[in-house]
Amino acid sequence: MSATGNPRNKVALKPGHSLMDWIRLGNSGEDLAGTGGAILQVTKEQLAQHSTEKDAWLCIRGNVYNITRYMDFHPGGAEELMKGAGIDATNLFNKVHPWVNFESILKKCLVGRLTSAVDENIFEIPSSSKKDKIIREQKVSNSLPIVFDGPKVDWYQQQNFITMVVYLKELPKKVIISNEEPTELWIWLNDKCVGFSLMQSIVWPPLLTVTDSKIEAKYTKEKPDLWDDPSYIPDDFKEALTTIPMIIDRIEHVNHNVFLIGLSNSKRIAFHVPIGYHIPVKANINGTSLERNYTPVCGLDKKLSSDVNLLIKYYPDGVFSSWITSRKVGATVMIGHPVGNFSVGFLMKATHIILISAGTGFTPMTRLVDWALARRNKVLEVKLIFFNKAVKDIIWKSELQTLVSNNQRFRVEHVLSEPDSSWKKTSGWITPQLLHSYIPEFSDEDPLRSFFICVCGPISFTQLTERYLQDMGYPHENYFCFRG
Ligand code: HEM
Repeated sequence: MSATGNPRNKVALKPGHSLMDWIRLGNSGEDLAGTGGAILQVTKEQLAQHSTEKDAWLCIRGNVYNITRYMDFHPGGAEELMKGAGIDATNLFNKVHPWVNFESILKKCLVGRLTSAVDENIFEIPSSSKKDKIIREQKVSNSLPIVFDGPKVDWYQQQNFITMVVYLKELPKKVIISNEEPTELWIWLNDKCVGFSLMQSIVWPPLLTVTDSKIEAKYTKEKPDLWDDPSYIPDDFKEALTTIPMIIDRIEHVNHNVFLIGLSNSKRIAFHVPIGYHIPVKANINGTSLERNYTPVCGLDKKLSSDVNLLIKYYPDGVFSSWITSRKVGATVMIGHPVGNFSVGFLMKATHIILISAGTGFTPMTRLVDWALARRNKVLEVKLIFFNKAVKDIIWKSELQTLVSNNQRFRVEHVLSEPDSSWKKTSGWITPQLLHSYIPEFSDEDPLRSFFICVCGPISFTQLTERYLQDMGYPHENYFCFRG
């Protein structure tokens, strides 16, 4: 039903007013909030002054948005949206479509916070008319333990699902969720932890999404039902998980000496590996504890099925690589928490992303390519310069080719140091001349092009490349070298 009791009905949007067009407008640089970038404290009186179609603000869950430009993009039509203009429209919004991700859609329209931000709105229980949709939304942050002070936690449920949301200010370094006891849910966020007791069991694993503004974990309920509020487990600080057991569920050759090893969670533990982070894989080999870091990859043109996918090079005299590549499907390996100091935040302004890798230094680039190509309106070109010895050493050569064929914004330049006579493309080692042929000298005067460069390979390769980039004028803010 609409807010007025009419059957919910989407209106036909004018041409050029699709969600994609809205996202494009959001990325155009236009000041949609109309505040010149400032985040304001807004009183109820000020909010009420913006209640016309030509100048409309609206408040949802304490956030005030300028919805003037969104008016013609609203799938429910301007008339419906205007019902929330100038007021705290949380209840209205929750009655119609509490599942709509307003924070993301209206990100660029944020005017600020309502000064009397009445959190009771978050406790509001939407009308029961939508029994098969979301039935209630309840904020539980008031009862959060000190160990978890800071982030707000909300939850909402439908008959079949329950979703828990932790609101963030930046991308977290560590997110682990565990459900080893059927009705207990533990969330670790960086070094803090909180536990919840659930009314009944959930199906594992959750659908986990992590962005810089929130962690959202959607669980399917084992039995469809409406639950009482999950209650927070007081004071009971759960021992931090230092190692996570994983089962090898895939092991296959990618080329003559690189293996793809798929690991899946053996327990009810879900975690997130930030892009550019690696995970320590642990082993006890002949009584000696060893650990090696590997960067999880994503498939380039198709999704890989395991929870964590590693590309591991086998070295005949490498104790660890021989051990891991000779494991069998079904074997357990222990991994540690993701580690790293990279952040996709470094690349937010980049229109041109250049990835320079050598050998298995290719691994972090897989997720970077995936991330960058998804930023359709922002990233104009992604170029991988991939150094190897010979053709047989190139990891996923045909997959890379497929991605190039399917994506005009993606390019790959292969450079071989020991090619055979049939190789007609670039050969050699990294040199300033070679870099110049792929990347321009640094300039911050071109408003249309901003380059960011990521480098990963053996230490000598990375050091040399960094020196050449510095010689080309690239400041630290415009490149990142993965090390170790
Ligand atoms: C507070 C006043 C609002 C009212 C009364 C309202 C009303 C409606 C109605 C009646 C629909 C109908 C169509 C349907 O889903 O079948 C709709 C759809 C929609 N509205 Fe709103 N809306 C409001 C605010 C907003 C805001 C602030 C946003 C954006 C952040 C938004 C985003 C959407 C989206 C994305 C849909 C399509 C939903 C879907 O397909 O499930 N609405 N709205």
